[in-house]
Amino acid sequence: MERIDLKSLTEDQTKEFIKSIGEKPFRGAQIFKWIYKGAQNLEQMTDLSKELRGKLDDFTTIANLSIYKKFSSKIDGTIKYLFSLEDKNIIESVMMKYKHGVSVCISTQVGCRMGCKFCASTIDGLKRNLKSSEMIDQILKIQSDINQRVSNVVLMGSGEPLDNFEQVKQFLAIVNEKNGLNIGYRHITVSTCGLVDKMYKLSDLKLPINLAISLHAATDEKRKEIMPIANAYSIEDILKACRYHIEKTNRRITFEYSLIKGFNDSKEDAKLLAQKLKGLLCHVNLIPVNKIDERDYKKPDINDIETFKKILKKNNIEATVRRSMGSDIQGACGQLRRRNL
Ligand SMILES: C[S@@+](CC[C@H](N)C(=O)[O-])C[C@H]1O[C@@H](n2cnc3c(N)ncnc32)[C@H](O)[C@@H]1O
Ligand code: SF4
Repeated sequence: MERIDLKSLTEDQTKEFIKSIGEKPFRGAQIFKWIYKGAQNLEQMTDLSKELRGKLDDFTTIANLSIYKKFSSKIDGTIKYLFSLEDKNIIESVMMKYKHGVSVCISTQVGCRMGCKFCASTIDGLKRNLKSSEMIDQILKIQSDINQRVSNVVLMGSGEPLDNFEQVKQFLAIVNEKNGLNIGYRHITVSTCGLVDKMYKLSDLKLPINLAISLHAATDEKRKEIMPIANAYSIEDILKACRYHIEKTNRRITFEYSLIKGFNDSKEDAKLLAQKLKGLLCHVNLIPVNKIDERDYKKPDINDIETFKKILKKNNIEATVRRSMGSDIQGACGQLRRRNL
C-alpha cells in the first residue's frame, strides 16, 4: 500500500484518513495543525500517543524539502531558494518582499516540457510533476526561514501548472485551508502558457484566483515562433477560454507579455494586441525579457517599452511594466531551472 503523505491532504481529508484507520476524527485536526506549525515528523506531534504515532508510521509519510542553497539579491532583498527533493532533484522558488506583504513564486514541475524559447525552465525538459505536498512545502519552508507569514503565492516558477492539473488542484484546496496556510484565493495567481482544455477545467472549479496567461505575441504566427503550444491552441481559443473564466469567476485576466527587442515590441505589435484584447476584462503585464545564458533575446529600449504601454492605454487596455525582482541572482521570471544534486 502506498503511504499517505500527510502534507498532501486538506483538513477534512486528514480527518477522513484518520477515521479510516479506526481513530477519532479530532486526531486528524490535531495532525493537520502540527503540519502547519512546521512539524517535520510524527515524533514532533507530542500530543499524539506513542501508540498512534507508531500506527501512523506504518501508513504515512510527510514530504520535506531541504534548503540546498540560498541567494539573496543585493538590489531588492529577493531571495532565491534551491530546494532538494527526496529524489535528489532540485527545484527553485523565489521570495519577494513588498509593502503589502511577502510573495512567494513556486515551482509546479521539475523542469517543463513546453519548450518556450525564452525560458530557462524548459532547457533540460521535464523531469517529473511535483506533488501537491512539495508545492505546499516550498511555502512552509520559506515561511519558517524568514519567520514571516507568506501572504501571496504565484505559480510562476519552473513548470506549467496546468500540465500538472490534478496536483495543482489539490494544492489550491490545501493552501486555502483556514487552519493551514490560510492564503485567500484572491492572493493566488496561476500562470499558464495557455493549455486551453485545462483552462476550462480550472474555470469550472470557480475559484476566485488570478489567472495569468503568457501571451507574448499578438498573432498566432509570431507566437508559434517562440511558443510551441501555439501550434495546439490559437490566440482566439485562449481568448474564448478567458471569457469563460470571467463568466465563471468574475475575475479580471492578466496577460503576460515579455517584450523582446526587435521581435514583438513594435507599435504595430502593440496595436494588434490592443485589438485582440478589446472589450475583455483584463490587464497586461509587460515584462522586459530577462536574460538567460542559452539565448540572445534582449530587452527593448526604455522608450520603446513606454510607447508600447501608451498604445495599450490609449486603446483602453490597462497595462503596467513589471519590475524585475532578483535579476542579479537569476531569480527573475523565466530564469528558474531544474538541477540535480
Ligand atoms: C516561468 S513561467 C511559469 C508559469 C507557466 N508555465 C507560464 O508559462 O505561464 C512564468 C512567467 O515567466 C515568463 N517568462 C519565461 N521566461 C521569461 C524570460 N526570459 N523573461 C521574462 N519572462 C519570462 C513566462 O512567460 C510566464 O509568464
Ligand atoms: S514559460 Fe512557462 S510553459 Fe513556457 S517553458 Fe517556461 S515554464 Fe514552461
